[in-house]
Amino acid sequence: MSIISNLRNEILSRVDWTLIFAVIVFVYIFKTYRLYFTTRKSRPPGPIPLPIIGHLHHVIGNVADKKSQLNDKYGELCEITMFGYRCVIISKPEYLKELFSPNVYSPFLRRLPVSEGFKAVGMDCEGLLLNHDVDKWRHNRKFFTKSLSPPSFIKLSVKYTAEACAELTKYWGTLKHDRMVRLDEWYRAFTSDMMGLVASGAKEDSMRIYYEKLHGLKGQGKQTKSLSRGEQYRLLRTEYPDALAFFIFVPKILWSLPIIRNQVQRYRNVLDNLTSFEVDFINKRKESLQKTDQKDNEKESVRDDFLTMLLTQNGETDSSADIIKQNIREMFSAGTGTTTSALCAVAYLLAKNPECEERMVNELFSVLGKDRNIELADLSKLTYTEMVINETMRLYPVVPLTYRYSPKTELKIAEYVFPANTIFTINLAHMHRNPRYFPNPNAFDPERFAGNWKERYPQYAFSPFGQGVKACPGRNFAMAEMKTILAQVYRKYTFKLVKPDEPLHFKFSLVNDISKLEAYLEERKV
Ligand code: HEM
Repeated sequence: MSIISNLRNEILSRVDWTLIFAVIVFVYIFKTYRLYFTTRKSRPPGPIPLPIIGHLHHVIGNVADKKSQLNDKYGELCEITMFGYRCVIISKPEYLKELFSPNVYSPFLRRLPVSEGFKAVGMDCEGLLLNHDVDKWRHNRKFFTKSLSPPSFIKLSVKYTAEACAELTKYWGTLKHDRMVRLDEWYRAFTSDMMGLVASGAKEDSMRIYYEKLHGLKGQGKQTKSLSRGEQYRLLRTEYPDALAFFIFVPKILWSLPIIRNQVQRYRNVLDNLTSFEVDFINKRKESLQKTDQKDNEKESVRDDFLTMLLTQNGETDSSADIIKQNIREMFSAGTGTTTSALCAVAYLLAKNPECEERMVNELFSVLGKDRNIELADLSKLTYTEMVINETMRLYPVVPLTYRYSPKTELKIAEYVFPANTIFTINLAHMHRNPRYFPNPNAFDPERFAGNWKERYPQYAFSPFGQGVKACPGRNFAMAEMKTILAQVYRKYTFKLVKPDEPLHFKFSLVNDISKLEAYLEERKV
């Protein structure tokens, strides 16, 4: 034993630690710059990476704003390196043909390289957003699109959305004295309840709970044990985005550190409990559907929502609960924050542009009258309302960046050839404010979307829902939902911003979340 320790001490005393440190630094710097200086004859413009941190300092903070600054400085095609990957940032529509291909066999069906975080949340081979298994993605995408597209589904979502609006305006109607509202919080609770109804019939009661919290009413301080199943599910749903962001952004190497280990366990519990809720209600719905197959007279008892659509289309009632679970989960996560932020941005811009609000409200009254609930057939008549939504999403796209990635295929754009494994960031926000396509780009002007606007702008220049085969499958549904909410809310209320001179507050994680939007609620005088 003592011989070994003597030998170890002998070796340690002879080691030149300075030399070892220098070699490590050299290897690290060599690796950082190898990607930068080798592999291609010509490269697009971009900042030179710093040793060790590469281009991290160019994207820390609001990634979307930072990438737009890079496009401003280096042009509509520029390049940085991140975590050893070549990242190209594109904001020129003409460069997007292959990346936005409509072909289901396109090589660019993935968004980002697979990571340990994606695996932990089960998104590497399930669902749509980050699924790396392209066969499974194609399968899920077909079901997702088929479930969300039929007019019967849109008709039903308009109905459920209008129902949820009735609940929202009922609460607002009781706010007699303090009429200052946090629109972001109300809309978040609203979209969560509404998604619950449309997706799976689960009544989450987010609006009721938020209302009770505001007024210090019953239900406060309850422990999880005494919460109803619906409330427990709602709580899990609210924790899910944090769990998702945690596993995606915190590198696995840190997960076993003492403080972080507890977080890992907490978020794993959230995911596990969420799964057991989802699998449970999916299986219950399957049972109801099987009964319905046997007895025709029980047909009315099965809800016609997204879950039923997923389970029944093409007569296939045997899809596994796991596949369906991820689709339902993605419908919630992709469909609530996005719509909330878009609605907040509409409220902000209309409050700042009262003449546009007046025109939109006139249209709502002329198509729908004073009290009638909106229906499917009304949606196409609300042309100015749609122009307002489009112009809002041009100025404040909820998803400012989207991504495409291929592990195998190289791509030539302009004079540059990008090898496989390049991450392509498509900067939708930057394209939307390009004065070449949208003169006076920072002004709110819904007229830009009047008439046949698609013919006036280059293909892809306006892409709030992305484009091609991976474009948002919820876009028709989201547009219908937003029109419904505006129609039901704006005929009753108008909003005045508490701090009209402040810009919108954004928190960018996976989408551009709007927070702290305070407004005074005023009843509309007709
Ligand atoms: C204002 C509302 C919404 C906006 C602005 C929006 C925007 C987007 C964008 C930009 C993408 C990426 C598209 C691309 O890469 O080309 C996307 C993908 C997606 N969205 Fe939406 N979305 C909205 C609402 C919804 C809703 C309501 C749902 C579900 C019902 C939904 C489900 C999805 C899914 C599942 C994907 C991934 C598709 C795939 O990778 O194949 N979104 N969305």
